[in-house]
Amino acid sequence: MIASSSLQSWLKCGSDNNLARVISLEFRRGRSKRLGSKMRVRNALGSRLFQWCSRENHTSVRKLLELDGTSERSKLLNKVSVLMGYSNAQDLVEQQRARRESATELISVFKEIDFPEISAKFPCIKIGDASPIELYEDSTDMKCKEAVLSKNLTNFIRDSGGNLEIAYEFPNGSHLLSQTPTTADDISISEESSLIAEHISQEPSVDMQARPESSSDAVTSDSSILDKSIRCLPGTTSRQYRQLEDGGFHTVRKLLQHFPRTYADLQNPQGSIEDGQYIMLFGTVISSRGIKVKSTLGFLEVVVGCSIVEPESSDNSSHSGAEQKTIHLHLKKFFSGTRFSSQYFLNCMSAKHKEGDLVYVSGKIKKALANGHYELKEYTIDGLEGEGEQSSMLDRKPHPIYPSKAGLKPSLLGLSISRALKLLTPDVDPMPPDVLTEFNLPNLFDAYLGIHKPKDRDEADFARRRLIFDDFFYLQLGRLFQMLEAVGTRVEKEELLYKCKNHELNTVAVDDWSPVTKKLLNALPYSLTPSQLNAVKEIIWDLRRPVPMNRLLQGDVGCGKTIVAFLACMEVVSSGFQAAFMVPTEVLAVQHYEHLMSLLEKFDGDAKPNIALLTGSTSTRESRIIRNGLKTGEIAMVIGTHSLIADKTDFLALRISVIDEQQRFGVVQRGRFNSKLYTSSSKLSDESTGADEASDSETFMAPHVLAMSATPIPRTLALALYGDMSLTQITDLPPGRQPIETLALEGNDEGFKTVFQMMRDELIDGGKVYLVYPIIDESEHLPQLRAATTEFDSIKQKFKGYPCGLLHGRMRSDEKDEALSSFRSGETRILLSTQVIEIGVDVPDASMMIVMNAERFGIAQLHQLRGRVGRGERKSRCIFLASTPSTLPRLKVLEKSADGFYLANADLLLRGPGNLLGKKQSGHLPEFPIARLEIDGGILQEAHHAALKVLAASNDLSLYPGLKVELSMRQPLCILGD
Ligand SMILES: Nc1ncnc2c1ncn2[C@@H]1O[C@H](COP(=O)(O)OP(=O)(O)OP(=O)(O)O)[C@@H](O)[C@H]1O
Repeated sequence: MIASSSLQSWLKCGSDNNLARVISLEFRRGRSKRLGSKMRVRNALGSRLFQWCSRENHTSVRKLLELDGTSERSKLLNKVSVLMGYSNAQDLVEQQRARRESATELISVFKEIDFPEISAKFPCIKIGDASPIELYEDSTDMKCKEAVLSKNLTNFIRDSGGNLEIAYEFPNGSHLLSQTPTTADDISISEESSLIAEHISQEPSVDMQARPESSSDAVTSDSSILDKSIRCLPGTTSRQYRQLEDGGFHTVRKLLQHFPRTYADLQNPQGSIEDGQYIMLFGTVISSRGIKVKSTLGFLEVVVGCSIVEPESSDNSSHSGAEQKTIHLHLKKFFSGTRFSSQYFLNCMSAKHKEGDLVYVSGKIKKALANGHYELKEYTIDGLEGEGEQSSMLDRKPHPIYPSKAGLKPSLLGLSISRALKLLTPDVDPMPPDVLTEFNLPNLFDAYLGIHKPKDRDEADFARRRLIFDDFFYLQLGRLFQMLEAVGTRVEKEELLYKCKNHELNTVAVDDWSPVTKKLLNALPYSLTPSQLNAVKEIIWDLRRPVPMNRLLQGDVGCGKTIVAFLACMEVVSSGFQAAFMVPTEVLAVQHYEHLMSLLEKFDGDAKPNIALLTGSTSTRESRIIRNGLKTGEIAMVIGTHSLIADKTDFLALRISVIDEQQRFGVVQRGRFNSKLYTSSSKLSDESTGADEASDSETFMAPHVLAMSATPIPRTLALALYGDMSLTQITDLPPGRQPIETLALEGNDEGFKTVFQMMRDELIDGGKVYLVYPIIDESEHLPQLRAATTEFDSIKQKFKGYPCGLLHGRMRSDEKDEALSSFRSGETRILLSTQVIEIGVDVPDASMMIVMNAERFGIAQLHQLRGRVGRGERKSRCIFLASTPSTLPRLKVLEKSADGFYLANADLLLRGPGNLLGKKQSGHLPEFPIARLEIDGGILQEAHHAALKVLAASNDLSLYPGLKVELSMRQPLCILGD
């Protein structure tokens, strides 16, 4: 086994091209069965291989080479072809032919070239990073130059091993580097194989780590190589192409974006190994066996020998220096079940690790009885097979460990990536150099080499930073580019970009607000907090621009977003247009409607805008009247649920749509407001206040959109999700709010006793209590969960004298309204509810909340629930009851912080963006090959700035054609599509 794997690596590392030529030649001559050719192939292959296996003492390979006769000969050719990575000799011949054809094509192209001109323009040829070779040093006349060029060209193509690089030197001194993956292996196929054998002994090995200089002189950017089919990879068999394509690796880019999972350090750490230590060691497989213990139990044991350097022991002070020794790691994996303990299965498992394989092992070790032997039951073992393995071993570079994908072995992926890297040139990067300088990033060519073949860990980190930057940059660029495309004139585009960059500068002072808006402001029983005020100023500035606003208003629970949105609606209404306020539930719609109506009570009859409520439960007759009012312009503002975006709901002049709890709506739903266009002439009245500068034109306009979110999404996540939206955050809470006292307790008998006592004290003290349950009815499948309806009677019994209400999603909407308004008015003092109250419910004097089976909810969700109390001036409490002690630590995070953004970040780190946002939202999260939103937020901000900068320099990217191509070649951007 060692013999064949070592032979394989020997074949790969050095003699690919010439061996392939010999085999190809011999295979095609096979039918003639000429003794001479058989002798020659034996000579060519034999002398080198014999030399090698004598040195290594591999008798099995020697036997292989001693085969004789025709059948053995074809066996030999097949075997060596397979060892070289081809399917068989036939496959090798086909691939050689394909290469020859493309090389011949290249030669014929060069034959058509005007030699006098080309010899003047391209005086030298450059291979790899070797110094350029002057082509015509001694030749003066043209015929002579032509002969020299074609001879040199043929030789260079053949010798370049698929990695030909030609430097064209222009008379002005600039260079153009070009690289071709073509080889001309068989250009001289008719030459005698003895000649070829000679080549074998002289062939220079391909240096995997050889890197052409990053050339700032490159005059073109050739990023197109990234989108070439992987069929241009040199030295890959058709079987390998098929495997890679089946695994989804169709292009060079796809392959290069398969990043290492980690890097193996091929220098085992110095120091003694302790029992229980987590180790990461590089070693060689000594044995691998599958052992059946009984009919339903078996195990796999792989023994790996690792050479480590132990420091000199203290009692041995006479010796200086450290001691090299080999330790044995016994990796054990157990299998239970008849199928997995069959000897066949165990043999298959053990065959995956062959004696002599170089591997990288990580895991926690346990000392075994024998000295120097350790056991690992949970471990990771990665093979270190692949091109460049030997060089990285020699120079101790970090060795990339690739995750397998679609059943493809990491070794094949690593090998193909190495081949793909050879095709790259320094001009592959379309990123403008000033962006690279400003954000301290390596060029893309260096980044790909750095991530796949790093010289050290720092280089890998630097490369990773650039690749993460790209993930975010193209996402931001795509979204901003689309946003600009939707805007008409250049002036508008520039204004929009200016806004994106300087949003804090764009506000309208209170004095300049419309009279109706100011009236509502004066009608409030409180003053706005600084960030509420700033948010309104910002939004009103937006409302006066010709470009439709697309803004996300974010704020922690209970920070007072609703009033900000109401003021924005009033500004629009007072300029003679209509406003729509859409919420996800009827309960919330009714609540908002009643709230606004109570605020407008102070308005005189004439100045009071006409407001309507439209939900699914509005009677048919009433909704017909409301729809008619919206169509004729009689109604200035409507608050409602999904009915607002129904086709049959038409507006005369809808100028703003507010979407509360926007994450609860699908994108298509949110976007449907955009189809409700308006023109300036459709204004309800002429009473213009100077707002809305765009209203002079007759063109149709989409309404402004103000989306609100009470789930504090970390800014980075918001930027990734809503890259094209302006963001306003309300960062302070209304004054007088007392911090909510939060407790996380185990929901055992003791815990319940304590909690019910606290609840009784609160009720005696005049408070109101929410009891939140994870489910409505008891479930057989989830017996540990408490249910709202099931416990209703027992709570009533326990707290006699304190009326109880029930609220859950299966109730009719009038029943829900009634339950909530009874609680609000104080008719009921205890409300048993499910999570329906999570969003928007506002009962300012509710003072206590108890959440059952709290571990069933996410942290952000619990924070939302907790926000239902503490909305007034009364001191409030929130208690989270955990079903088991093990779930308590997670809930304790909420005891420590009441900051929604902090908690959302904690949730993001704990559960990742997908879980934080829920299924519906996370479906819109773009996929990033390397970036992780939860930790790479800083780079996202930089990428956002870079995208703005690029678009400011060239709105349509005409100055950056490379970026435009790259943008279109990346995954189609899913702009929050449903
Ligand atoms: N500046 C303020 N001063 C005092 N009270 C305020 C202020 N702003 C809003 N409020 C009150 O705070 C309570 C919560 O406001 P609102 O319902 O708008 O919060 P919200 O941000 O929508 O919260 P949620 O996300 O929980 O729905 C309301 O009773 C509101 O009247």
